[in-house]
Amino acid sequence: MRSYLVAAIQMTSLPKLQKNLAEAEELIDLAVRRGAELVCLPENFSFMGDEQEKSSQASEIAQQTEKFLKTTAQRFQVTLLAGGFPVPTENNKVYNTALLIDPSGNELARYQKVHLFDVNLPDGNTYHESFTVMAGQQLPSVYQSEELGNLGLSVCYDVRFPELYRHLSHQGAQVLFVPAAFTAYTGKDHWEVLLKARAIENTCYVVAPAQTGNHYGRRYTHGHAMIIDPWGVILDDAGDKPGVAIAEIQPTRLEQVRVQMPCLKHRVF
Ligand SMILES: O=C(O)CNC(=O)[C@H](CS)NC(=O)CCC(=O)C(=O)O
Repeated sequence: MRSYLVAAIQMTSLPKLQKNLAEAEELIDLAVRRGAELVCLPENFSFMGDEQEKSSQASEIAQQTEKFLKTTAQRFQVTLLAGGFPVPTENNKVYNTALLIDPSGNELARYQKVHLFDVNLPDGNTYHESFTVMAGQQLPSVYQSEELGNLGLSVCYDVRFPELYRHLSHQGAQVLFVPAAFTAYTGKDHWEVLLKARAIENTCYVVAPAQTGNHYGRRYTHGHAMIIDPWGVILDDAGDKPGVAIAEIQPTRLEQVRVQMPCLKHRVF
């Protein structure tokens, strides 16, 4: 592992596939111009619409999104982490899928979100992800990159389940991805705290691309795509507008924190 710049992209994705892909490409371009070698896209980056609409267009979304990721990674010669997008299953549902793609367009890792967001919020919004999404059955994997370090995958609501990240850090993760579309209502109180906790307790970098603003109807997301270091310090925060958070991943900093705070070595359970 060496030092490099990572980017966490922030978007206001809409129920419009081609428009979102064009927007993602512009932001990837911006991140690469600023020197990022690993660029991370948020959950639902290619399509953000109600669950029924997403489900009915899932084949098209999956096909176009995977093609976009491969060609864009090659074109910009960059590693891409794509937050969740729907990939159809046999039984008319989808997996909320995250993908890691190398600069040659090859798939390095794939993860199907295991925790589904079935929650009624006090603001009147109801979420029933499991109506259209199948829960993944496997814990996410850690992709071991010689250059970029050990990269652990997760998606959004997973961030509330610390055991998943314990699993990742136990498998050697050094960088944890949390691509998200956090609701505005929960995000204002929980987003930053949860991300910092995952960074601190696992002494890992956390890279959290995000959705922001109004997507359709009453659907608002929190924004604040961010990158957090293994001590829990926010290195960059994209605020509440579309854009990019960028920071340096430094192996020496990771080592230093793990020496100063050796909690991974003190695990009992
Ligand atoms: O909102 C959308 O349209 C898109 N969001 C998603 O697809 C997913 C599943 S519904 N959102 C979350 O997991 C939010 C979690 C969250 O906000 C929390 O844990 O508080």
